[in-house]
Amino acid sequence: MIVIESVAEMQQFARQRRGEIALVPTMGYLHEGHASLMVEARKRARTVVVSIFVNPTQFGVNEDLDSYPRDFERDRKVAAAAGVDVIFAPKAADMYPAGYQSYLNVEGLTTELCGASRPGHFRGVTTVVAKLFNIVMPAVAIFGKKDFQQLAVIRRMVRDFNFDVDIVGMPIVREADGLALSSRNARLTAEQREPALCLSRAIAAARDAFRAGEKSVAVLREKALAPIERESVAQLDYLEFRDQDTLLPLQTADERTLLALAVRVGSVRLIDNTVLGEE
Ligand SMILES: Nc1ncnc2c1ncn2[C@@H]1O[C@H](COP(=O)(O)OP(=O)(O)OP(=O)(O)O)[C@@H](O)[C@H]1O
Ligand SMILES: CC(C)(CO)[C@@H](O)C(=O)[O-]
Ligand code: BAL
Repeated sequence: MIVIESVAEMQQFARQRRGEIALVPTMGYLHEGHASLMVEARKRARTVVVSIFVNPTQFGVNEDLDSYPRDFERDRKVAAAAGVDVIFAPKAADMYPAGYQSYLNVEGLTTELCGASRPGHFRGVTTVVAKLFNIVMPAVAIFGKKDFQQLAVIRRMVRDFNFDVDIVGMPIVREADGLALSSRNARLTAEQREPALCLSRAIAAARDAFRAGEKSVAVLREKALAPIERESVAQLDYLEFRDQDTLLPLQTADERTLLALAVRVGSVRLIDNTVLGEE
């Protein structure tokens, strides 16, 4: 496995391997969720590139850019164990040099859910992912469904801008007790770890009610909110039942309905989601 920091060097490498690269974009502090994406990438292409870049343009001014967890040496071991060929770890000054002025924005899909709570977030995500596609030139790029809206936005961007990249979405990897793996889990205190289960409990409550025949979104929402309201340390950002393609609100749920939620546990904002009829 090699580590490339320079954008120019990455592009030069990519030119030689064009058509045979699978890219896994990440912000580092790698865990089993990321590893599952790398394992899938390994199956799909001869060369696996993992990018590690805590992208400043997707963080709002009061967000956790500075406190975002980082540990390059640990990341290097996780990536090597997953059979990665190249870690691309650019510096912010190389990605956004002085005078930088260009941004890519998907409209519509980005105004709701996480986009409403984090204005400008998806503009930063699509900008950096478009740059990564141009630098790494992947034939396929692998993303996790934990960031369901991000995956929908990237699929839209690829269609609308005719990027020649196959987008693959992979299932959410969870801890044994249900907590979705996330780099930000590392910022939970010991006392916040148990209350953080309120997200997966909300999902379980909604799924149980749906399986028992409940279709009213108003009723399902009440059921899902209960585990969150029980935790004094948890503050709801949003909990929504949406059409999984358009992300538009629904009044009646079916098998394809997306339940997406974001909850602040102390100062740590966590997200989770499920499609009611899946698994
Ligand atoms: N538990 C998980 N299961 C599957 N994929 C995941 C999981 N967590 C993250 N990913 C995916 O890994 C990729 C990189 O995500 P990122 O580096 O932001 O990690 P993260 O753990 O989601 O961090 P954050 O704390 O920012 O939510 C994204 O495509 C994301 O959806
Ligand atoms: C896709 C991504 C790597 C872009 O910075 C980031 O949003 C993430 O880690 O999900
Ligand atoms: N996983 C999405 C990256 C972010 O929260 O900024």
